[in-house]
Amino acid sequence: MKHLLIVEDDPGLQSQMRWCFSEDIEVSVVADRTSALAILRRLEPQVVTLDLGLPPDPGGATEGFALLEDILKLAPATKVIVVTGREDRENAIKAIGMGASDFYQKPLDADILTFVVNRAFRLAELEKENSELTSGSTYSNIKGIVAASPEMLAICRTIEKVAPTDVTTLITGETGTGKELLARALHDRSPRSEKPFAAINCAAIPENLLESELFGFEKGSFTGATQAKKGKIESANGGTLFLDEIGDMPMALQAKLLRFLQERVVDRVGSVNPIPVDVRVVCATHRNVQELVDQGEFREDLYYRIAEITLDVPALRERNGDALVIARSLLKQLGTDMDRPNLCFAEDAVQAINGYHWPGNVREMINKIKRAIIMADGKRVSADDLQLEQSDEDHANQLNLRQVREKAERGAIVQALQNTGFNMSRASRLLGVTRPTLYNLTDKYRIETSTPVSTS
Ligand SMILES: Nc1ncnc2c1ncn2[C@@H]1O[C@H](COP(=O)(O)OP(=O)(O)OP(=O)(O)O)[C@@H](O)[C@H]1O
Repeated sequence: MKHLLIVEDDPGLQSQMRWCFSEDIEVSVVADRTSALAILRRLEPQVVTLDLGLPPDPGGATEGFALLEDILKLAPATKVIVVTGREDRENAIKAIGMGASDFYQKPLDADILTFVVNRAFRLAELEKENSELTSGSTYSNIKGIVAASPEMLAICRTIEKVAPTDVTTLITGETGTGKELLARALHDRSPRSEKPFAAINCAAIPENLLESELFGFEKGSFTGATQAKKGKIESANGGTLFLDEIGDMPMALQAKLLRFLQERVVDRVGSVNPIPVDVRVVCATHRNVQELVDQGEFREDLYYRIAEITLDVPALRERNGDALVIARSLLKQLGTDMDRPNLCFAEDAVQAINGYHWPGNVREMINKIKRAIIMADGKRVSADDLQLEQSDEDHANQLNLRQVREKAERGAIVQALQNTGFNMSRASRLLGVTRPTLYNLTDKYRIETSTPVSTS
């Protein structure tokens, strides 16, 4: 929610200013420094309009400057617009020098004021997004992988450790979770990075062609084989071979692949001369290979060969915090590619992204965001532009989110009460809420508000 704090001691101007803003901006109005700082702590407004001439120095600017300094110390990201008299350019310039983001000169002009305030909100929003995107916590150390969740950051750390080795790695996870991206990261961070990365999708090639695609063939080995051809394995020599959808590899070929993994030689179709090949093998699948083994559809010995290390990539909905940071990064990247830079998500879009089930994971997100970039009016992408159908499961997730929030809120209140010796005024100040709000919350969570009596 956008929150604007108006600091103005003239009651007439106070009410005129209050009515300038549309409903999507929550407005608080105060007339002095103490109340302004209380609101700043409690509601953390992104934008403040500050009349420099405040009591006890309404004719000068000392109190205004002091408050400007306090605000920027307490919440440096706040955009402060100083409001000065017509003849007061000097103070306006001084305020900008101190860190105010803009100034506005009286008399009041509703159009100009709303323009200046909206511009400040936009700036605050962009700065927030930028700092989220560039802060270390939202990026893994691996190029191209955006992650904030502990689950995904742990996977990235494993990738960094495993990459320089030659162990055969199996990456499992739902479609679109980034398995191929991780396989490439294993290659890029290995001593083989200058050599080829050859990928083949075992599910996309008909069974009778897969063998020659993988192992190559000799001239005349079948009708149409007018000249010899290297297979994918050979073409990856020195580098990395990525076998995508390994769970779909036909049984007959599994035996041949196993032989390659054991002997490190390939037998081209129609040839009797094995060719030595040096590749590092990375496999991926969206299927549960252990189950395939149990059902007799996948060779157990091959499973152990390909899964020297297994990485289970969680679905996007299971990664705490990833959906929004990836969405923002995609919006920035795709928006630039599609000639619509500087778009941002409206509040309802953020909620929709966090609450959605993402059955197609990041791949689905890319499509949804591309669509939204085309559909968005103005600078903001709304929930409607994204068109995310909320399923029952999504509603259940939102319920869980509420539970998590309530648990955290309850914990913070109990802690504040304990830290202040159950003093409601001090606890409410510490928590940045009013005393009545704290009473409401302690009622809601049935929290004891008096010191527990010692029974010892
Ligand atoms: N964490 C991430 N950060 C940024 N982009 C990502 C991330 N994860 C996936 N992507 C992007 O999402 C798309 C799908 O990823 P990828 O192809 O690696 O998934 P996959 O699990 O191999 O999917 P499939 O099983 O369907 O082959 C790619 O364009 C990839 O760049």
